[in-house]
Amino acid sequence: MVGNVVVSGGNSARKSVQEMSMDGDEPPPQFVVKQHPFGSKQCDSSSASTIIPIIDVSLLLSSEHELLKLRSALASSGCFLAVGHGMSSSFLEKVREVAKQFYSLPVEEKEKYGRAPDESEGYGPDKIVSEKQVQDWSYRLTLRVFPTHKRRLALWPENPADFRETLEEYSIKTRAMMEQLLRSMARSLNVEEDSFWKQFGGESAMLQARFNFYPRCSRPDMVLGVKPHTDRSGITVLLQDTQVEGLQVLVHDTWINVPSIPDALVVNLGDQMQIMSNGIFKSPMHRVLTNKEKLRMSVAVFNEPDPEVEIGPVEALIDETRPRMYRNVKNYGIINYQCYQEGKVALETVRVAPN
Ligand SMILES: O=C(O)CCC(=O)C(=O)O
Ligand SMILES: [Fe+2]
Repeated sequence: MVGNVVVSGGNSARKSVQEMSMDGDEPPPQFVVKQHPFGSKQCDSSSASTIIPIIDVSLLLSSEHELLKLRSALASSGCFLAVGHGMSSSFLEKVREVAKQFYSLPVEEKEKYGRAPDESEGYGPDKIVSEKQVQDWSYRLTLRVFPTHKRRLALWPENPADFRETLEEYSIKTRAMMEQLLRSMARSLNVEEDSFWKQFGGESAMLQARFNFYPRCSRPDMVLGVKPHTDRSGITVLLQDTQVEGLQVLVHDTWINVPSIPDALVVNLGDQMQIMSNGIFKSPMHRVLTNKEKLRMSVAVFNEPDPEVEIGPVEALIDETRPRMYRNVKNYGIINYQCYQEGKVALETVRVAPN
């Protein structure tokens, strides 16, 4: 079966998250979040809109004000809500719809696309890589979309029938928005416009889509949908559920709710952009809460350079007042994932020790 293998109370009852969710079970100990080192205060929703601003992507070329807003959001919370991205409400709804239809399929049908134990692509719960790993109350369908020759089409659902073409179209549009954002981010820091875009390899960058499903959970006070982490990507673009919120970002030791605004896409900066911007832009720690009443879903798209390509801080962003903060690094994704599962901060492992 696809679900996590759970041995509860010393007997051999094995249940997946989906089964436990349907039966309303008390989550077993390996799902329970212990006292966490990150974040001690809960959010105050009234301040969320100033901390996580709405940015109109279509204005970034023409409006200095919008560009400054972008720079300031990325240098503080590392997160904003993007509008003016050119994707229609009905198209975004279609993306949500194919995701929901896939998740509603019988377990045996979804298992056809199941993630193999040593792989990262496919459907299922997260890979267990550490004994310390606290398990998440979620399933993910992870698929690499670009470069096209690295697609593993056997893992791309054929049901619903328009899943594949919808994912393809959504990825092309999201990649175009990412390019616009990377160029704007460079302009906002007064460096060459393609400084970031080029490091990702331009059109040959990797793009990965992840459909996240969070079944209902009887103990939202003790269990997370995704535990605190920073993304390994350069940029993450997230299509949220319109009905159920749950994403929180950590800003100054306080967890802030990211609101779900119709047609707005959440943009989270990832670790590789924090590295390339020499620490000017922040990759926010974030987490997902569970919900007692409702299933939640989201679709995240991540960009990354080819793992063999070395990335590092843009030279023009290094000087005496801001010395190099990170060493150059290849295959950062693996470092990030291992640290995440062990509850460590991945960026610390590539930080240059101050003189
Ligand atoms: O579901 C969400 O809102 C966020 C998911 C997330 O952080 C991730 O997939 O990296
Ligand atoms: Fe994330």
